[in-house]
Amino acid sequence: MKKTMVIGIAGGSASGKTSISRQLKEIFEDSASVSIIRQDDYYKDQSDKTMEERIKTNYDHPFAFDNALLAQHIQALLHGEMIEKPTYDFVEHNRSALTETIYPCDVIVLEGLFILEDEALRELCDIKVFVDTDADVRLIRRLKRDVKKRGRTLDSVIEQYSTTVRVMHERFVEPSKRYADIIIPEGGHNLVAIDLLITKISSIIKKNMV
Ligand SMILES: Nc1ncnc2c1ncn2[C@@H]1O[C@H](COP(=O)(O)OP(=O)(O)O)[C@@H](O)[C@H]1O
Ligand SMILES: Nc1ccn([C@@H]2O[C@H](COP(=O)(O)O)[C@@H](O)[C@H]2O)c(=O)n1
Repeated sequence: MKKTMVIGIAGGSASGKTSISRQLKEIFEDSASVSIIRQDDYYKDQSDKTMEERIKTNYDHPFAFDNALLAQHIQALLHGEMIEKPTYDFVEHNRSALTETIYPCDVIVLEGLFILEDEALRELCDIKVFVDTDADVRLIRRLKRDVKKRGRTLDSVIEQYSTTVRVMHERFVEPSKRYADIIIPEGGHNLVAIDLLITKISSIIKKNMV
């Protein structure tokens, strides 16, 4: 019987998880149906909080996420059911009103800070990947991205990085590296590691298709 493969991609903020997930989706689009599920879309709803309160939330602690709903959604897809995936608005610090329908597929790329840290999510992954990018590179990338795409100021990114992002990374994200089957050093620059990952996924897809 055809089985859906789950590729878990963890790593620090701005390590390159989303960029690598997109590359994989493009590469496998011709041979398999691929869906990307981002843990960021499963940040808890904060409609009951004021903007001032939302700004103070620690978004780098596992409690900020509804991981139970995420695991339930992955299970549903594995059982051949479609899901209504939440979507997230970084500017509003809240879930958007819109959901996105995700249909059962051949490959699920499950990416986010805590995919390997959370035991239930980790156990759903057939291949566990950790994108390992140095902290200084991640901070520079995050500064550029969050100002351009997430409605942040330079000062707010630096303040958030020094108060929560760095500490939580060391406490929760970095230790989860030990669960990885494949570590991609240098993030998306490491073409050899990405090629190895692609070869491995291709061989599993081939076996699945016969
Ligand atoms: N290999 C790379 N070289 C240069 N910039 C990159 C690379 N990978 C990602 N980026 C950029 O860094 C930022 C963060 O990458 P992203 O994939 O969103 O990381 P994550 O999903 O881990 O937070 C994005 O603006 C992205 O374009
Ligand atoms: N309202 C929010 C929610 C999350 N963040 C930050 O996003 C980071 C996780 O996303 P990546 O794509 O960078 O992995 C995380 O480090 C949170 O600090 C935010 O700033 N605001």
